[in-house]
Amino acid sequence: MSAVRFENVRFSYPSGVEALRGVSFEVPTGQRLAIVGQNGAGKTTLVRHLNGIFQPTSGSVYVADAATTGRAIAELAASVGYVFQNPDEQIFASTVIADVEFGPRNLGCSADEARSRAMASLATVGLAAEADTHPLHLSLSERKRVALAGVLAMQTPIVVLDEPTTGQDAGGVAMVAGVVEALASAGRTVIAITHDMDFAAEHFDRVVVMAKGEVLADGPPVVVFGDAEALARAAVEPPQLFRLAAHLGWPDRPLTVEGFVDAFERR
Ligand SMILES: Nc1ncnc2c1ncn2[C@@H]1O[C@H](COP(=O)(O)OP(=O)(O)OP(=O)(O)O)[C@@H](O)[C@H]1O
Repeated sequence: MSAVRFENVRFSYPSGVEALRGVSFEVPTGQRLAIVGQNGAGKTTLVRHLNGIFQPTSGSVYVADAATTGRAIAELAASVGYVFQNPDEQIFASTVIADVEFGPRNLGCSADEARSRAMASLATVGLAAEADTHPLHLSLSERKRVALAGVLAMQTPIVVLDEPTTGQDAGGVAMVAGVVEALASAGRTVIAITHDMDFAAEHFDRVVVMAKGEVLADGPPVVVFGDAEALARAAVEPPQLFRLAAHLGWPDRPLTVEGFVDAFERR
């Protein structure tokens, strides 16, 4: 079963900007997919079709094999958890715990169940001690974690993360990576937009490269990051270790520190 399917999706904003120009691909259940590309490539516009914020101008979007057209945003919310790039578009409550509980309560969980899911999610993102804090008293990177916890608490089969590592320190990036791995281990589908190619290479099964509303490359990280022509067209740089190996003239193209060390030791 596919978690998500885009079929020749086109989308124009009322201003006339054509942000998507015929996007087609399918995401199998349980896959970790990274979508990369320059600012303005259409990544956010594309994923906003998954929770019904946008409907395609033409083409179709399917979530769990059912078209999103005509489905209520509330119904899609049970399938797709969406963590916005800017947490301030998402957070609205006056305490962290109330914000994180809102999603599960809205999905029909009891107060006890919502509280326990919310506390577990806050522990996952390292904010259990801030449950009673006003979100505006937290830093931007902490508010991003609150928004992530709110979506994790909903336990949706599909999780969409829009630039989850932006603004996070090394510990924050490791936490987000751990969340991606844990979701995948639990059989959930993860779709992340990212500008961090090291993060994409290390933690995702597949990379889709977008530019000007189109998909230019699509495949496993080692294949996509080796497609120099598509990356140049999309103005995307491969991960650092990949570039270093290429500069050294190695035949290997390692994506992780461990892969780099293996390649070094084989020489
Ligand atoms: N609300 C809007 N009204 C009009 N045009 C918009 C709107 N939002 C985005 N666009 C335009 O649609 C195109 C795609 O933008 P989008 O935000 O989807 O790209 P992106 O790849 O997610 O970029 P970023 O990495 O900056 O988030 C761009 O040309 C952008 O200027």
